[in-house]
Amino acid sequence: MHTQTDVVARLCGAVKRYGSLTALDGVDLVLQRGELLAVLGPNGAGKSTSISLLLGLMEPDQGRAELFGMDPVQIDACRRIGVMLQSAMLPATLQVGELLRLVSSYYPNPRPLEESAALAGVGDLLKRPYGKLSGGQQRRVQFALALCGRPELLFLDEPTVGMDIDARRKLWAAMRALVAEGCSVVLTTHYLEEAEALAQRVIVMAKGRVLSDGSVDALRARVPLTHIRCVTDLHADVIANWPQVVSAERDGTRMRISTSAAEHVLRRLLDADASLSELEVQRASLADAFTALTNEETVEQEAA
Ligand SMILES: Nc1ncnc2c1ncn2[C@@H]1O[C@H](COP(=O)(O)OP(=O)(O)OP(=O)(O)O)[C@@H](O)[C@H]1O
Repeated sequence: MHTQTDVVARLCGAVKRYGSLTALDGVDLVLQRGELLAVLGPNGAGKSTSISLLLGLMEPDQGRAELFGMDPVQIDACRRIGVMLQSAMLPATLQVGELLRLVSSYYPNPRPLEESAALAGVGDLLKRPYGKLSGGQQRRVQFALALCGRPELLFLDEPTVGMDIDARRKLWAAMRALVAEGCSVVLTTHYLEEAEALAQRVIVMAKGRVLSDGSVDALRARVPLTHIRCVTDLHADVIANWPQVVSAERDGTRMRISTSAAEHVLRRLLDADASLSELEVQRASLADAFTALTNEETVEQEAA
């Protein structure tokens, strides 16, 4: 069981309204030390609003937000966090090295500049004015600024948007290195593979509520399906009527089967068609679970 001191950030029953719109409708969230938490959800789910409350950028209408057991606006809390939001207003004429020195000076125990630059992959950009960098390079600089103060807690709001595959992989490696040092991370992302690759825990939000909170495996297990693809002469309608087959559809030359009993269906397939080929078996992805969960919510709301 985690003790109170292991909790680095917390939302308790947080409600936030914008006029008649309820952006957060009683959100509870707890982040433990050294944990990477991915916050997922469709557009407008309330992810950025949750982060804004934790950063003290606004106050909840009801409930409370805490950082290290303190009000998030307290300077002692601010000095222990690093932040990378979706948009950053940074002075375009300052060089990257100057920006890093400036932001590092706000923190009591910053990293050496070269170390921050190396972690974020901006070592070759230090003399370049920020405003002259590409979008992906600017995102990397923003990441360097978020981590340069050796924060205990990092907020990364869709950090890899606009990054190429190589830059994204490097940022993943840097996040893993920071977590290995004991840093906690709150990561919002629309890239489910990013959450799958990095997160110990995943929160799924929709319409201002938390729908699910647990490990990636626990979320995936909410959809106990396996997908089978193969080339076969069997008819989709026939397979669709087998027990425990959820769906069977032809996709060009291939058959796509979803089932809750993969071994059973596989045996039957191989028995029924000796010439079956190009077999692929894949368990439900995080994307399947995410879609199922957010669809359930829509169906429940429509029924209400
Ligand atoms: N300043 C604001 N004024 C009015 N409504 C707002 C404001 N900020 C957010 N909202 C609304 O609150 C809801 C939650 O928005 P929020 O930005 O937290 O969602 P999100 O999950 O971060 O979405 P996205 O994935 O698109 O970034 C949305 O319906 C949004 O339109």
